[in-house]
Order: sequence, then structure tokens, then C-alpha cells
Amino acid sequence: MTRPEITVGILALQGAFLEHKSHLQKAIGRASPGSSLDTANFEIIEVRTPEQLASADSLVIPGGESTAISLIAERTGLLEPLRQFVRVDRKPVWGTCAGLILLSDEASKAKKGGQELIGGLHVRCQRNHFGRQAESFECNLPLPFVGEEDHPFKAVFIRAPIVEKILIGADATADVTEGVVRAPKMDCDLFDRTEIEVISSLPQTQGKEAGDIVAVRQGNIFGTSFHPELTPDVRLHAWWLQECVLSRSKE
Ligand SMILES: NC(=O)CC[C@H](N)C(=O)O
Repeated sequence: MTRPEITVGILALQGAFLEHKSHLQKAIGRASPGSSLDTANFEIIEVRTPEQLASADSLVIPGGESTAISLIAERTGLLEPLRQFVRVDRKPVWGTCAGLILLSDEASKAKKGGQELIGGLHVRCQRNHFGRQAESFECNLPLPFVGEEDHPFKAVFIRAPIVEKILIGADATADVTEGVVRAPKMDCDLFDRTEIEVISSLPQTQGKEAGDIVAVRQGNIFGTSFHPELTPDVRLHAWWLQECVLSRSKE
């Protein structure tokens, strides 16, 4: 019996898409024999066209430069299909760093006129929260759900955003703030009251204020401020495939 294939796409317009591809392949290759990750039949593809996106069951949007990714997506006719994929079809999506910015309904410190958002995550993220490239840092992030609690997850933050506001609630649209770019509203949003889970906040580290939200999940949309594909650790990729891609594809 051939197992059904699950196609995992990686948006490959700009940024760290090759690193995500290799992490997903390693996470699958290292799955314990007989586990659902091991026995599933995955295909990992790079996505550059609407046709490739249509063949994907789930998608990773990598870190890089969100303005560049959104510009290329617009020019290649991918922006609207991406909005459809995430917000209407609600297929599992994971955005890291620039990917998190693109998936947010609102972004502050964003380039007005130079930045289109895909939207879907009812949050406002703040771009470049920690400052410039030189202010990049690494820290041990508590992510107990990836297993091995005594083996902390090293998170790499490069000109990273944070989630500065959760937008579900009474004041979601009341607050019109300068310097904020918004994803266009879609009819499907009216019915969406899926809770946002805060998955991880920054611990006290290197003089940074503790508590900044750096990982969130809202239904099928998962977003992280950091770059899990830039360390050798593949646990978060394995978790995403297991919890967000495989469990959803069974529904
Ligand atoms: N490492 C990253 O993805 C950086 C994101 C970048 N600051 C942006 O706004 O797109």
C-alpha cells in the first residue's frame, strides 16, 4: 500500500529557505523508526510559483528580508495565492523571522508603501525590535514541548521582530496607529475567533527585557521570531511536522 504523500513547501523567493529544507529533511531522516514522522510519506519542495504553491499541503516562510520577499511575491503573482493558502484554505504554515512579519495582520516599524503583508495571524509584530544586524544575539529559549528539557533550545535572533500586540479582542480595529502596515481585510476574517497561543517569551538574557513574545500559534499558523534553521538542532522542525502538519492533515 502506498502511503499518501504530504507535500511540504518552502517559500524560496529570498532568505534562508535552503537551511529550512535541510532541517526538514534531517528531522524526517532522524525520526524514530516506526513513529508517525518516520512512516509518513513527505515530499519537500521549493515554492516559487502559484502552481508549486497549489501543490503544497503546508508551507514554511523563511527568514530573510520581509520587504524583499513581499516584493518578489507580488511580482511573481504569489501574494494573493499566499493569502488564500493561509487565510482561506488554512493550510499549516510556519513563518520564521521575516516569515512571522509577513504572516502578521499588522507590522509596526514597517516600510510604508514597500511592504505588503500576507496576514492571518491576529497580531501586530514590530520589525527589527532588537535593533540592527550588529545587535543579533543567541539565547537558550525554554521550549519544553520539543522534548529533552535538560537540553535547551538555542534560538538565534537576527534583526528579529517580536509580537508586540495580540489583536483578537474588542480593541482589535479601534486602534489606528501611525507607522503600522496592515494586511488587507478578507471576508473569512469575520468568522475567525481562533485563540492565539503564546508559545514562548524571551527569558532574561544579555540585558534584554524579559517577556517579549517570540513564538505564537493561531490554529494552523505558527510564527517564531528566531531562526531555528541556523543551529544544528532539528527538534522544532520535527515538532512542527508532527504537531502542525501531520495532525492537521488527518483532520
Ligand atoms: N532575520 C530576519 O528574517 C530579519 C527580518 C527583517 N528584519 C525584516 O524586516 O524582514
